[in-house]
Amino acid sequence: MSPVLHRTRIKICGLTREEDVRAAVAAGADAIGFVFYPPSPRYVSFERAAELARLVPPFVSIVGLFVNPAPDFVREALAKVPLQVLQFHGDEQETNCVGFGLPYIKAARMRPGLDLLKYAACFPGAQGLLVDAFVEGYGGGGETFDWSLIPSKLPLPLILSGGLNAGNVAEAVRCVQPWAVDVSSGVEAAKGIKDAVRIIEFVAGVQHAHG
Ligand SMILES: O=C(O)c1ccccc1N[C@@H]1O[C@H](COP(=O)(O)O)[C@@H](O)[C@H]1O
Repeated sequence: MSPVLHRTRIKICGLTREEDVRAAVAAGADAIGFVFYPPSPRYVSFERAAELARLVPPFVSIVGLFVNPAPDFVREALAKVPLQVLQFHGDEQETNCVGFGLPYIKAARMRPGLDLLKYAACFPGAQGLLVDAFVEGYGGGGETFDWSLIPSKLPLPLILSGGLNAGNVAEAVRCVQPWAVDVSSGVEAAKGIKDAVRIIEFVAGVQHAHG
């Protein structure tokens, strides 16, 4: 296993409360995510996300997470929330992800037979490929997958997610060497309710991977 040569970026997703935004920022998150998928227990309205976004200082990116959204839904989000990156976590095609004037990352949900190299090639406009476990409800399931299924050379920066937590993230970073990690369930006390101590321990786990 070779040493990790870059600082692994950290995204904390599914924030719904002021104290959780403050905790993520204070712990050193590089990005925070708002879930705009109504069935999710972490769903926030655009108005709520806009309130929470006011707590985010410069140089911490605000990511909007969507699952198979109508274009007007994304446009409304952009009009109301100061998003910097779009995350598409459903069955979208490239044409559904472009044209909003913001960079986007595309989620791949790992399942048998999914060829990540072919999948990534379908999203030439993406800024990154987020690889998650395949779960019911599209995401946020807290389940890991077999990291050895990820090819060593992907054409896009890799964001690793799926069941990460303070106990496994250092190993994940050393094994997979992703550009970034993304976590939701693993830093929660309950669905949609983050835990400041778990956030701090998660960030420490990433730092620990760097030795
Ligand atoms: O967080 C959600 O509720 C969610 C809903 C629908 C799609 C994606 C969702 N979250 C993303 O899921 C992954 C993995 O989360 P976890 O750490 O395993 O709970 C992560 O990328 C979230 O951004």
